[in-house]
Amino acid sequence: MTEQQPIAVLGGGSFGTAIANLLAENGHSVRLWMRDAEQAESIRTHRQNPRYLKGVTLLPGVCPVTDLGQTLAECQLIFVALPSSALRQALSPFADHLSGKMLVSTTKGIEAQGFMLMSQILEEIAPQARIGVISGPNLAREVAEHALTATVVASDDEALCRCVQQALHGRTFRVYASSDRFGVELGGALKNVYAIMAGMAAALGMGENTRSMLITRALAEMTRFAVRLGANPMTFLGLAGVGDLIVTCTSTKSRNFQVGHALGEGLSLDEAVSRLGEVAEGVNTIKVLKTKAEELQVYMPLVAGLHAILYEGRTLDQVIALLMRGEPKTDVDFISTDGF
Ligand SMILES: NC(=O)C1=CN([C@@H]2O[C@H](COP(=O)(O)OP(=O)(O)OC[C@H]3O[C@@H](n4cnc5c(N)ncnc54)[C@H](OP(=O)(O)O)[C@@H]3O)[C@@H](O)[C@H]2O)C=CC1
Ligand SMILES: O=C(CO)COP(=O)(O)O
Repeated sequence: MTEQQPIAVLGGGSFGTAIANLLAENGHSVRLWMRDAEQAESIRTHRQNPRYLKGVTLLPGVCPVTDLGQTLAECQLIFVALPSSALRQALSPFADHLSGKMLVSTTKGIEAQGFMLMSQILEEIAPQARIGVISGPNLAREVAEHALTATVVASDDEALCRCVQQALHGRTFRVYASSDRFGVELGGALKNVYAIMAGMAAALGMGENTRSMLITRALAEMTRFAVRLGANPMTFLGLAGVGDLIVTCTSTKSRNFQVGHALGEGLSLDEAVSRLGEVAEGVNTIKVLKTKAEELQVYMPLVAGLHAILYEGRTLDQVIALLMRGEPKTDVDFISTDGF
């Protein structure tokens, strides 16, 4: 990739916009692709994306565009910041444009059919592309407002990792590299589920002990699941594991936490999702995860509990009673033990 070549960011939501601005700050020319021509025109004129990142001024280097084919043709490095429900459908028609390109998913979701992570879908659509992911404790608004932040770029393509580090690494944003693409990507998707639970607990006025128990046992549970699928357990002690879990389970800026909070206030799932008006990936991930955990026979009581509340008509009180009644377990031997 040459210095002058533009970089593409696909998705004009909160994270795509935040990443585009970071790249522009580092002197890159950025094509921020979005599907909505009116939104693109408004951003071009007002240099703001009020629907998703109110109050953040976009740098002149960020150019909102709506022609996906042309954007993909122009750029070698392409960040994909689309919801998991949209990624395949948006990119499949452009498979021919992707050969040899560096495709970096920022999306934290899982496709139900085949339990596919987004980088695996990208690989399927574009077998000749170079694939990576970024994930970590990266709340879009904080990234955009220059809170000191770190992320992980993961790929077995070391040159891609270096390229992403050079493009994104800056005054307020550090980029670490990892070769555990699967673990890094899975961590980002799994933690959303536990953030919903943390939001519910907060709405119900549960204390800090409860939150800490939830986060710690969630880490055990997600690590157990990921290791069963081949991830490196150490990844879950890093930014893309416990790092992202902590921020998403403790911040009211997290959309997944907000959905959980709304549920805890008594809203239905539909009401909570529509009140949010943005993507909360955990709502779908919980279904996919429950099915996969059963298939693999990995014991995930927190996942089963949340699923029972959201989709099986159980009350929170019933689920809490069940979880707390479980027989005592070992604390730190979390990978091999099977308990809450
Ligand atoms: N926000 C965050 O803090 C972070 C988010 N992520 C991940 O990034 C991904 C994107 O999230 P985020 O930017 O926050 O989401 P938002 O809800 O803020 O925005 C979603 C964006 O995707 C667009 N979109 C939705 N459906 C389609 C489609 N079918 N075709 C094209 N564009 C579409 C929306 O366009 P429109 O406005 O036209 O509907 C909008 O621009 C998620 O997987 C999320 O987990 C990762 C790290 C941090
Ligand atoms: O992934 C995120 C922070 O790292 C954002 O989480 P939410 O999608 O819950 O806002």
